[in-house]
Amino acid sequence: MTKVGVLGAGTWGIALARMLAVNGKDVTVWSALPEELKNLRATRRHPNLPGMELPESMHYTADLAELCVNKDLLLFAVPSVFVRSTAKKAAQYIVDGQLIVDVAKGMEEKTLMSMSEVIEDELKNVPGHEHCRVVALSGPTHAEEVARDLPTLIVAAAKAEQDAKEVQKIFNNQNFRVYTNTDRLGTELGGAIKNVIALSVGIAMGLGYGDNAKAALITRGNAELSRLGMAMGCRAETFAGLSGMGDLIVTCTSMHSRNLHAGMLIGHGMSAEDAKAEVGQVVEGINALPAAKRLEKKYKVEMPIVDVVDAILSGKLAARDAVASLMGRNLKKE
Ligand SMILES: NC(=O)c1ccc[n+]([C@@H]2O[C@H](COP(=O)([O-])OP(=O)(O)OC[C@H]3O[C@@H](n4cnc5c(N)ncnc54)[C@H](O)[C@@H]3O)[C@@H](O)[C@H]2O)c1
Ligand SMILES: O=P(O)(O)OC[C@H](O)CO
Repeated sequence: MTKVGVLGAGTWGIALARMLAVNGKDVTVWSALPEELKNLRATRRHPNLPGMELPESMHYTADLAELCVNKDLLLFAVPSVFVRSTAKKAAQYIVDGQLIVDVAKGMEEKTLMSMSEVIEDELKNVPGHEHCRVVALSGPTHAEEVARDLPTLIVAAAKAEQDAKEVQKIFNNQNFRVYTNTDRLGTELGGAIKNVIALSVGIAMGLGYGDNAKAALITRGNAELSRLGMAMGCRAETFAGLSGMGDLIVTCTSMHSRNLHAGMLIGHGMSAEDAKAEVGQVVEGINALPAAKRLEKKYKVEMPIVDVVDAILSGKLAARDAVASLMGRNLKKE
């Protein structure tokens, strides 16, 4: 039986843990928050995934050594800001060549690394780690729907195709179809930047704009993402795929989206901090914004939507003046 260790007990970690357990995997979940584990063990429910029951077969531990030992696959499902600290603590227990999957979406502000690169960076500090196998699993995938076994498509992206194929085989089931891609950076960039674009759509909705504005921001947001990704050496097709346009569509239109919700609150006049607190779950677009701005500068690409979101969140531009700022730009070819 395939043994899986899940790091992180938020909605995504738990939705995937349940799915894997229901599909015959031996699943153990670790959380940095002991109360969270106590609650999951006692209720077999997640407070933000009502209606979903966790199978009795699932195990829980607060001990990272126990989580990592003897596992075929380790799944990093903590928010992006905790990926490095969690990888740093876990690295000593991870065996060279152990298959690792990251589902956190973000780019690290300081290093501009993707989350898979952050995990590799921590592993290479441990003597004997020569064969890192880190796969990014990303796409239009709300936990609330995966928790109900609703049809979902996702991409397993790895530098080595064989690693992506291994992950594809472990996760794929009749409700969860997994594709592979060897453009790992492009796949991860899509997952990170789409969250910033979702904030812009939320802000537009909060201001009372309509579907035309939504479609415009999604489409031009994808143009910004593709421009940046191409400058970084990623493949154009990745941004037309599940982790590019696919994830943009879901996050900019779904009632489940945390980033869209946060954007709407900001559009109504709330500060980013208050919006984060009100959403009550991780809002990765706010975390990704500083890295997006630094990448834009480093690769010298134009990202006007990212600029406007940054200006609004940092208080330099009133949300109601954002449209004029975008619509008044120099006229250009599509
Ligand atoms: N929720 C989704 O539908 C979904 C889908 C795809 C990808 N993701 C990505 O998965 C990641 C996790 O998102 P989520 O929605 O599960 O978040 P969440 O807000 O539901 O979960 C937060 C979790 O972080 C963990 N945590 C808290 N403090 C920590 C610490 N100090 N160290 C380590 N872990 C700590 C806890 O287990 C907590 O439950 C994000 O990067 C998100 O973009 C989420
Ligand atoms: O839509 P959000 O902001 O909840 O993000 C969750 C996932 O990244 C959607 O694929």
